[in-house]
Amino acid sequence: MSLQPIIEDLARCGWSLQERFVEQPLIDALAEECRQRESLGELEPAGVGRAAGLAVREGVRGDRIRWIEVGQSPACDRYLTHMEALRQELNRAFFLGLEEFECHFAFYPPGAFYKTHLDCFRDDDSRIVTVVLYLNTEWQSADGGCMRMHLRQGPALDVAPLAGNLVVFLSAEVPHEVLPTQRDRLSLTGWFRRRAARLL
Ligand SMILES: O=C(O)CCC(=O)C(=O)O
Ligand SMILES: [Fe+2]
Repeated sequence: MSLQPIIEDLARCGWSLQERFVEQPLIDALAEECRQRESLGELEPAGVGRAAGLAVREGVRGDRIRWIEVGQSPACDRYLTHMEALRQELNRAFFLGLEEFECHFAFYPPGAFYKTHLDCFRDDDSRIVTVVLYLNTEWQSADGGCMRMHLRQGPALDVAPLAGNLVVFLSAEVPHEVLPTQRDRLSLTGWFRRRAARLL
């Protein structure tokens, strides 16, 4: 897979959509793992905010998440290898000094959404680049659940959470939301980070 189109898109407009970014067997394995962990009750209601300010607010977002860790499964390790290659390429191209990647499975049950937000916290700007991989086969427009990006230029842009679609954008630049989904909606959402500045 070539990372160059992502670099060129980010340089030009701050976001990129790649279709079939990873191989189908890997998408299938990640979707299966997400479903399995959901059915085992391993996903938890996602919070809003950070640390002491973290709160579960169903009026803002209705997904359940589980952070992934190195070594938890061959599929996750393979995806992390892809992300490591992207991290290095982003640093080479833009001198971003990205040091870490954090990533979670997200499961939106029917009716769930995530209101418009930016992926960086007021008290912590360590999230620099957002990357979302979608895991849903045969997504129809009636299924809803698009990610809507509110770009500075031009109209809002909707991305279907179709298996293999990978969206990459600058975390501080692109307000975005998840429109209400009609079906289970599975994804992996991650952030490349600079080391967090220590708060005094
Ligand atoms: O799943 C998506 O399309 C985006 C999720 C999102 O915005 C987030 O988790 O911050
Ligand atoms: Fe987000």
